[in-house]
Amino acid sequence: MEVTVGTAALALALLALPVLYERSGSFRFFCKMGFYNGWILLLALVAIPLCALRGRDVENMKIIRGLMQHVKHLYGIRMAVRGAQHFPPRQPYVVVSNHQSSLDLLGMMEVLPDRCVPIAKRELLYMGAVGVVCWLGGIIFIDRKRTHDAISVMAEAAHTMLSQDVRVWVFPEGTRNHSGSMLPFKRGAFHLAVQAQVPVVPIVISSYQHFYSKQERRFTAGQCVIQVLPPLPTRGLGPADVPALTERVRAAMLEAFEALSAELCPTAPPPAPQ
Ligand SMILES: CCCCCCCCCCCCCCC(=O)SCCNC(=O)CCNC(=O)[C@H](O)C(C)(C)COP(=O)(O)OP(=O)(O)OC[C@H]1O[C@@H](n2cnc3c(N)ncnc32)[C@H](O)[C@@H]1OP(=O)(O)O
Ligand SMILES: CCCCCCCC/C=C\CCCCCCCC(=O)OC[C@@H](O)COP(=O)(O)O
Repeated sequence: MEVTVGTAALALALLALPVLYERSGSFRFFCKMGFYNGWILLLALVAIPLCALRGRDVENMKIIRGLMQHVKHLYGIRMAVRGAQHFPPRQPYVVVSNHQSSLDLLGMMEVLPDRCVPIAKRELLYMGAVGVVCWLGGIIFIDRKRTHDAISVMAEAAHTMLSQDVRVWVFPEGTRNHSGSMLPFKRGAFHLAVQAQVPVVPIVISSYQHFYSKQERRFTAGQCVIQVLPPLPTRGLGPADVPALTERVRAAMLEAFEALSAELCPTAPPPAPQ
């Protein structure tokens, strides 16, 4: 008898889920984000044996990129890349891009150049299969609570870039930012570029505000533009030039971000100044 009541209650709850999904925006949001994380975890399980054949190697980022590229279709996100001709063809460089949400992975995987690895917070290493894949892909981990260690890891990255022909992707805001604008930039990426004497390639991922908002628990289909801006050379620059370089890149990115916001979500109110 107890089993029958339990089964009936479970069946009723399962039947209610589609209704809840239809009626509650918040429930839909959590389902979609839960599926996003779960799906990535599953993809990571697929990626592990494929990447393990090579061991820890930046070439594994091609496998990760290939496995991730369909995810946008599951969410009806149309992505357009502009300015891809700005990627320097055959040399190391530092990519810097804005960081709004974990959805940035989709934009990143859309344009990730060959032999390019992100710099990530070390907490990602502890995300089970995702952490293992990040390690196998050669992702560079930093401990944001230990500035000195983070700086040494980045100095080492400058050598690796040159000796192993590697490109590095940095989110200079240093954390996710849902404000609809950009936080002040930290200078690590620019020190890295100057130390290695390689160009900085700024990439702007357009605002998600018109289809995704964590605060409002809203996640619909939508359009996203990934704009690659002209590279800035660093040859001849030294540490004293880093602050000006940082501000120059941020100003160019903010201008492009605001232009894209005006184009893609013209009715949205402008974000509060940072
Ligand atoms: C198949 C499915 C599998 C799916 C798997 C998917 C995998 C994809 C993974 C994608 C990963 C994306 C992860 C994104 C992140 O984790 S973002 C967070 C981590 N990234 C960053 O934080 C980068 C930006 N941060 C910096 O650049 C910081 O400057 C940092 C180096 C971290 C230090 O930060 P902090 O402790 O806050 O110190 P300050 O920024 O205040 O810097 C202190 C002074 O040091 C100077 N400085 C900084 N860097 C350097 C350097 N490299 N060399 C020399 N000096 C440096 C800095 O300028 C400050 O001095 P001044 O104030 O300017 O005098
Ligand atoms: C054994 C433990 C198992 C844990 C399982 C966790 C499962 C998580 C599964 C998938 C996560 C996919 C998302 C990958 C990470 C996306 C990159 C990202 O956005 O990192 C955030 C970082 O930039 C800044 O962090 P903060 O905004 O400062 O915070």
